[in-house]
Amino acid sequence: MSLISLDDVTKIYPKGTRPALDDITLHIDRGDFVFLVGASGSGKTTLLSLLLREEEATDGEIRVAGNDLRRLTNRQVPQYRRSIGFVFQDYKLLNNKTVWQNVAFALEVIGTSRSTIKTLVPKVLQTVGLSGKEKNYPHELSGGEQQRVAIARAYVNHPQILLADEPTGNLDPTTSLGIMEVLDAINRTGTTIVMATHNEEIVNSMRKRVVELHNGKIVRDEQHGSYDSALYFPDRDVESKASTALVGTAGASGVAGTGNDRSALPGGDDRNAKYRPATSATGTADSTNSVRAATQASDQPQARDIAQSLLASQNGDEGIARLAHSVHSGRTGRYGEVFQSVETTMTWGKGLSAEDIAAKREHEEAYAKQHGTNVDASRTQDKQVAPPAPPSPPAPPAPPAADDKASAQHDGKDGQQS
Ligand SMILES: Nc1ncnc2c1ncn2[C@@H]1O[C@H](COP(=O)(O)OP(=O)(O)OP(=O)(O)O)[C@@H](O)[C@H]1O
Repeated sequence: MSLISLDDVTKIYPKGTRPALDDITLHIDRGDFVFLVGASGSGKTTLLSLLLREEEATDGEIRVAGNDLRRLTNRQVPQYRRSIGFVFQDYKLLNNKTVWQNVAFALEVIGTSRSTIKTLVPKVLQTVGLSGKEKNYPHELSGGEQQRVAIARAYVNHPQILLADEPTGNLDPTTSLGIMEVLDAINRTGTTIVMATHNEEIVNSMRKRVVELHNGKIVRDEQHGSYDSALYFPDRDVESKASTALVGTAGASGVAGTGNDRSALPGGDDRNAKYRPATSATGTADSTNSVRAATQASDQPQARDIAQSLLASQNGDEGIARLAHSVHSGRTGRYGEVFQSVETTMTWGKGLSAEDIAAKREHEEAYAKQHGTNVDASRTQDKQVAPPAPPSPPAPPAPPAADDKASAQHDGKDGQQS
């Protein structure tokens, strides 16, 4: 029997003009890793909200880990939710609590003993790579670190199901890779993961099950799927701009683009062009550490080689290795000028609005004028999300996105109280 099952489920919001979910049937087995993809408004968040029992289905049957959600009384809902981990795009950390306290709090509310908390918290912080940050407050962490705390909190009592709504939506590609490594590791422990995302790079690299929604209906369910958001781009103008920019990107980096580059997409002439290692290399003994090494050394020339050798080694971490390869191929490790024009409209753009970027830039210019400093010099003092560029040859001009995001996060846009 499936761990999660939705049968003929429809959700119509009181003020909805059409069903947010329209007669969907979906079964997810224990241990699965499922990407929910689809254009904005297609129903991804609604589906997760139904599974978390934040919303109730208008029609149909939902069963999660043996619970018939229609029969759950309001009193039972909090206990049910505690059996499910949930990770939000905007972290929802408690700002007045340290990393340790944020994670411990999740255990305290379910009545875990102090001694068990003392054992579990360090373990989960190690799992997500946050050992040493126990005493930091959320505002003293980068966006990626804050998301790791959120994942630690969701995972600390080892739920059988982890739901994630755009967990990398506010993060740059390199940081997103780290988050996906953590989620992949958690999935390997047997936890079922359902993750809503707009992020093509992640979906196409990981090759997990992909369920695609369109106008509240499931239009695709593939075991080792991919995602092409351009298929449902409603705006021809945006699509053509994206296409132009991506042609430039592919040419500049030597990596096949997304969007309209059909030759690199499923069903295109060369299905796997995007993922195939350029050269065959010998495998490595410890792929996880090697991918991590590649991640941490994103601007080193050998990072791509490491990722490629992992691709060739075929030893179980291929999804993460493909993602590392993609990130370190030069297209997404730092936001390139060429990619910038599409990132505000396409997958990487969520949370990096043009308005945010413009406002930040204005603020910096005013500050620089007041203090007689150079804007770009002051920008480099911002907390960097991506690793620094090597001194030689000169890196391309640092685009605003990653820095702005980091700064925006430190300006207090995140970390809401839950
Ligand atoms: N509380 C609500 N009341 C009325 N309509 C809603 C409500 N929440 C969502 N909707 C509508 O339901 C549909 C599905 O929304 P949903 O948030 O599930 O989409 P999504 O795929 O998660 O979008 P995004 O990628 O932008 O987060 C949309 O048409 C949306 O406007």
